[in-house]
Amino acid sequence: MIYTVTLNPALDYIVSLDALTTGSVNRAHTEQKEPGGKGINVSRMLHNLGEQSTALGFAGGFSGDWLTDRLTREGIQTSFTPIEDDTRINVKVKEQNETEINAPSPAISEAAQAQLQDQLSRVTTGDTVVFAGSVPQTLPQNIYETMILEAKSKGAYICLDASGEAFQHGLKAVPDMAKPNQHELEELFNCEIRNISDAAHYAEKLQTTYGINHVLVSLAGEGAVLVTQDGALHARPPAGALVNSVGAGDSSVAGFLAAQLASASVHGTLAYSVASGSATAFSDGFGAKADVEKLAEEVKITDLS
Ligand SMILES: Nc1ncnc2c1ncn2[C@@H]1O[C@H](COP(=O)(O)OP(=O)(O)OP(=O)(O)O)[C@@H](O)[C@H]1O
Ligand SMILES: O=P(O)(O)OC[C@@]1(O)O[C@H](CO)[C@@H](O)[C@@H]1O
Repeated sequence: MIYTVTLNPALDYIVSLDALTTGSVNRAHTEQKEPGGKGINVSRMLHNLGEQSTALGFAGGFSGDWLTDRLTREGIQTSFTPIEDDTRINVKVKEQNETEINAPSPAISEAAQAQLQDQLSRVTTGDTVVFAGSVPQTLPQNIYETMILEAKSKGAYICLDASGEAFQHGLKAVPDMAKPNQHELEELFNCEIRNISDAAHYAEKLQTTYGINHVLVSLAGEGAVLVTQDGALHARPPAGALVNSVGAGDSSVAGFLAAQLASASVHGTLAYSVASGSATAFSDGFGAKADVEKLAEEVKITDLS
């Protein structure tokens, strides 16, 4: 089973406008509510790709109930730990640019934390656990490290997609796969990434510093770099019109895992991952499997080693 862990889920509230003017009343053309949070997005894209997963994390209040109900109706299995406060609402404003306002997290009690920890102690060999997104302020910032060590000790394959302090702590537990985006990698090494070769250099640094098997660095319109012990590859994405970037990175994680489950080669896994990110970037919502398969044929892979 694939488990996705979203410690800080969200109801994503997406509005579109012609232009956003600060300091005045803006009227949206459209509004949309979507289940959000990085692990939940991985589950939604896995579902599109025909893979079953169970979404874990904390959910509470009217927004938590809405989120759980929506996911269940979509056919996604959930086993959220209940909390008292409302799940946060994140606002995504789409105009010429995309502006995101991510809300702070609700409080998580020690009892709720222990309940999730207990779920993780029951994973087993052959399972995959994806830890993705921010860590609520009321939880210890090294919680990913603790949770990854627990799930790893049971033999699960671990994937980590986080940022800042939470990412740094999680890396210490040596996940099997890490998926920073360009900004997260720059933040980790306090560096500037100006091109593909810089991205490969710092991805290699991440791979060797922590001993992580697969480092996938997503680079938005520039595709992604994958570094393993065997070297570095760059995948150039297919051309297309950007419709939505929310969840594109999470879709590339889902594509990576789905390809690995299908025992694809390293090249095939990278192509499928980038195609999954691009299919979502080119769609209103998450990319469809048929689009991913078509786009994967257009991804251009270059060996950087
Ligand atoms: N403009 C684009 N054209 C083609 N593909 C894109 C574009 N933007 C994103 N993608 C695809 O999506 C993948 C992930 O993009 P990105 O690096 O923006 O992820 P991210 O920052 O983790 O996103 P998020 O946190 O919103 O999920 C890229 O590797 C690429 O495959
Ligand atoms: O605040 P975090 O946890 O870092 O990110 C949360 C979030 O921006 O990530 C997803 C896109 O990747 C959205 O669905 C969600 O709102």
